[in-house]
Amino acid sequence: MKIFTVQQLAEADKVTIEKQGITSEELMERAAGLVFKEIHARLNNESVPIKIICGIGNNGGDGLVVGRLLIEHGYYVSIYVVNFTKERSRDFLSNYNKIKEIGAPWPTLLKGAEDFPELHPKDFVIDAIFGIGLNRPPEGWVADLIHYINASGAFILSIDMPSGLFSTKTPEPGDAVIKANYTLTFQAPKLVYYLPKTAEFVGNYQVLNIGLDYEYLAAAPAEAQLIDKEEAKNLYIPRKNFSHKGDYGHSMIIGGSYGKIGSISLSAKAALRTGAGLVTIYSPECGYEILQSILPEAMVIIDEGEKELKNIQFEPEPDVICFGMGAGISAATVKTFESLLKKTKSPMVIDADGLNMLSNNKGFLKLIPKNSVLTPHPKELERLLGEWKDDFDKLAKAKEFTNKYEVILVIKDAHSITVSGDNLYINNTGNPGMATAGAGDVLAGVITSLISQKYEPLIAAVFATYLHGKAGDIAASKLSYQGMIAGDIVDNIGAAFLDLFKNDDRGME
Ligand SMILES: NC(=O)C1=CN([C@@H]2O[C@H](COP(=O)(O)OP(=O)(O)OC[C@H]3O[C@@H](n4cnc5c(N)ncnc54)[C@H](O)[C@@H]3O)[C@@H](O)[C@H]2O)[C@@H](O)CC1
Ligand SMILES: Nc1ncnc2c1ncn2[C@@H]1O[C@H](COP(=O)(O)OP(=O)(O)O)[C@@H](O)[C@H]1O
Ligand SMILES: [K+]
Repeated sequence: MKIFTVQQLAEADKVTIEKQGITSEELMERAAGLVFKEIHARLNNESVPIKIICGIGNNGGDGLVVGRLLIEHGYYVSIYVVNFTKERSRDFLSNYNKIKEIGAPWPTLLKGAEDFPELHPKDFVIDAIFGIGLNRPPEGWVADLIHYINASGAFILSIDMPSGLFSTKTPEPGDAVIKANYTLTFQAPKLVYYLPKTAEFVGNYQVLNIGLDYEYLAAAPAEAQLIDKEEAKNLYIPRKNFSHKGDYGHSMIIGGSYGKIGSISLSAKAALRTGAGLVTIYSPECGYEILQSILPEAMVIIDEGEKELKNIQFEPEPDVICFGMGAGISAATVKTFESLLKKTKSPMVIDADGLNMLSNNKGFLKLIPKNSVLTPHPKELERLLGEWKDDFDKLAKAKEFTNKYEVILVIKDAHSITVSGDNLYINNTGNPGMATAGAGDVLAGVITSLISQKYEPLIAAVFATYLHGKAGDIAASKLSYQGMIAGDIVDNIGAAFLDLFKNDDRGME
């Protein structure tokens, strides 16, 4: 699903009104009507007190429409207008008058802290103060009102955006931003729904398709792509009946050190479970017996170093090399990594200590084969890019980095983001159970395996991140967030593939 900028959405709004021959008021009625429908379906005529807090722009207009429809359906509704200025939007005003027309009590005007409504934990608050038109941080008593609503303990449903949340900026601590339990948003999710410092304000969310002009949206370049099952399914390459292991490539997993051999076994097992034809693990000598015993499907080559990698040498050349898990950063390992970078021509996957070595030796960056995939978690990313001001600055720096070194970055997080040049792919699978040792090693193995099966490195990164998260979701559904470990993610990669085609006649062929 495409994620658009606020400017693009405003433009889509205009185009829609023109092409569909409707008024902006009719579009508001359509959009807010869908919000009403969702609320009505959930509340099912329950007699919960509903308090709608409206601003004076179109977000407030949406709040008024929802209020009118709820009143008409017999709900117990109080409407408040945050009356911080006289400059009300046209569609706000016409819907303000319509409240009078249905004979409902006139909305209460709030002019300062003394007017704040009583709010109780059992109330259902609809936040329609600011939407995507926010142009400065809320101040004074309006900011106080937002803090007051947050502190009430009421269930908060935000329309379009939690009020006070910008679409291109992360809030500073203490800023006035509604902390929604649920957000109903129009047409497309916003980038801030997926970033670590902003997602917490959004709560759970749902996208309502308000029928904005399809042609405009299809042609508009996306700010980012959200990767869900539909998108992931399109990336899948079917396996041919008359194929053999040679068709699915040879993955080589290089890493490990004394006490950290488990990491490479996880990556290798993940590569096998993702369908690589052949997997070789290249390990320090101390890993030999362990690896041969726990993973009979993999071949093992040992380094001359007993406890760490010292002189990486192998034959024949694999299709793709994954480097770094558990490797440590001793001087000898750094040196042999440098020679590996110099002699490798095809795209690599670089994770964990491989990334730390790149950060400690910035001169190595230009040696990375083009189109390689780097998979940092937030700390590794910071070592690689330097500090960032906020999530937006982080993404800007990541884009610059991938442009400069012609590589692909997978920024691992709750919603991992694959960055390639100016393109962002936001993953929508995964869960907090994956915050467990070795989960990242598994991802590195899945990406490597897909590259060995001739997926383009960018596609491999995006698809692997989806499958990895989905495998984690399936594992969590059986074992709980707490009970799952990285090996369970590996064990459910197959189920993640099968899930792609559930409820779909096409099947895996
Ligand atoms: N774009 C779309 O697809 C649609 C948008 N609609 C609604 O329209 C909203 C956007 O409406 P608007 O552009 O009128 O903007 P909002 O209603 O989000 O805007 C805020 C209004 O308050 C002012 N303002 C902004 N920040 C302020 C601050 N910190 N303190 C005081 N005043 C501030 C602005 O000048 C503007 O007048 C959307 O979020 C959505 O709810 C829907 O009605 C219909 C479809
Ligand atoms: N809260 C979460 N929600 C979704 N995915 C998560 C969450 N926490 C971690 N993950 C995923 O788990 C993996 C953890 O990787 P990493 O931190 O490198 O672990 P390790 O170094 O132990 O292997 C990443 O792919 C990350 O996206
Ligand atoms: K809002």
